[in-house]
Amino acid sequence: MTATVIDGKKIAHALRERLKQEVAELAAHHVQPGLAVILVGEDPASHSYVRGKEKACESLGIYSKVYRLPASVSEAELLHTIHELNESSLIHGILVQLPLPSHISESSILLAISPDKDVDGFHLMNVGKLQTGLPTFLPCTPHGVIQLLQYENIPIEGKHAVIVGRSNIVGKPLAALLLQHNATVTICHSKTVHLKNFTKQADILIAAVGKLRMITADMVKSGAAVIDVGINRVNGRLVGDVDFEEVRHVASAITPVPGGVGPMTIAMLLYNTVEAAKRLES
Ligand SMILES: NC(=O)C1=CN([C@@H]2O[C@H](COP(=O)(O)OP(=O)(O)OC[C@H]3O[C@@H](n4cnc5c(N)ncnc54)[C@H](OP(=O)(O)O)[C@@H]3O)[C@@H](O)[C@H]2O)C=CC1
Ligand SMILES: Nc1nc(=O)c2c([nH]1)NC[C@@H]1CN(c3ccc(C(=O)N[C@@H](CCC(=O)O)C(=O)O)cc3)C=[N+]21
Ligand SMILES: [Mg+2]
Repeated sequence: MTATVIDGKKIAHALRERLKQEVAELAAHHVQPGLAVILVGEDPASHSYVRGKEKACESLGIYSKVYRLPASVSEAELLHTIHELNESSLIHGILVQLPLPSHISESSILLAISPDKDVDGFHLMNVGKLQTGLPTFLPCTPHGVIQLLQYENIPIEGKHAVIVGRSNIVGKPLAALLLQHNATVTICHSKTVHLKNFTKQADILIAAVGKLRMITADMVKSGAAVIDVGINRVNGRLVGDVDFEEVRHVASAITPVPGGVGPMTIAMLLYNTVEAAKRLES
């Protein structure tokens, strides 16, 4: 078997074209969606992601403003910036790039963002809504994964989805979304004993760990759909968590890195920003 390679870049582009029309319709009503991104510290990968987000906003006609703050910024200063953005009429979405330096409490920062502007879906109120099945901003990467599966007509209902990774930004919210779509969900993590026993059972296997080639062909059931969220840098090149060249001969569908989940994450951020503007301006 040779897997279909899922073209996340193409699917993200199609979503962005739809959003572009929505932004134009909002402009006719004198509304321009606005996104604020707060980036603390000098991590080159974070700076590169944030540039991607800025460029994406620009191409759609979304206003964006990036706050680049030094790693030494105090929690109080960061909270002050967030409070100003909560009040700003130009800004509908606020994203604080994670991780934050260790002297800043991530949960205090995320709690300070107005839930109505929380386009990452990380505020506790929105996390609770997601778990409860109430409408809310869906976290971008998990939502992007669901969109990829749906676009490729990969069934979710009744299927066994196995997620490797249990972070608050990917693994856990993705489990909640897959459950909402009636998958049977298993979550694995670093203390899982004999990981392969679990991954081998997956109809849909999602890797969200951050470890190069940790999913090998022997861990994948023949015909599974394999979604690679991982981003690893090797000599300046990006590679995922899945051994792509091996696993593509076992899976029925597979996402590449780059060009898989990453572009979808950005598309869903734009989607949430447009949604926020529609809700706040209506
Ligand atoms: N494409 C995209 O849009 C995005 C990509 N990413 C990428 O996805 C990856 C995961 O990100 P994130 O969730 O933030 O990462 P975290 O580091 O927060 O979480 C990693 C998870 O992997 C688990 N883990 C670590 N080692 C193993 C192992 N040997 N076996 C099984 N599980 C293991 C950890 O377990 P434990 O909980 O026990 O420590 C943890 O739950 C990273 O490469 C990141 O760069 C992230 C966000 C968006
Ligand atoms: N508050 C917060 N929200 C996030 O959504 C968030 C975050 N913090 N911290 C870091 C992770 C990581 N992340 C990515 C987004 C896009 C790509 C992406 O566009 N990747 C491209 C390649 C981009 C490149 O070439 O650098 C691809 O996979 O094709 C990757 C990773 C969002 N994250
Ligand atoms: Mg990708």
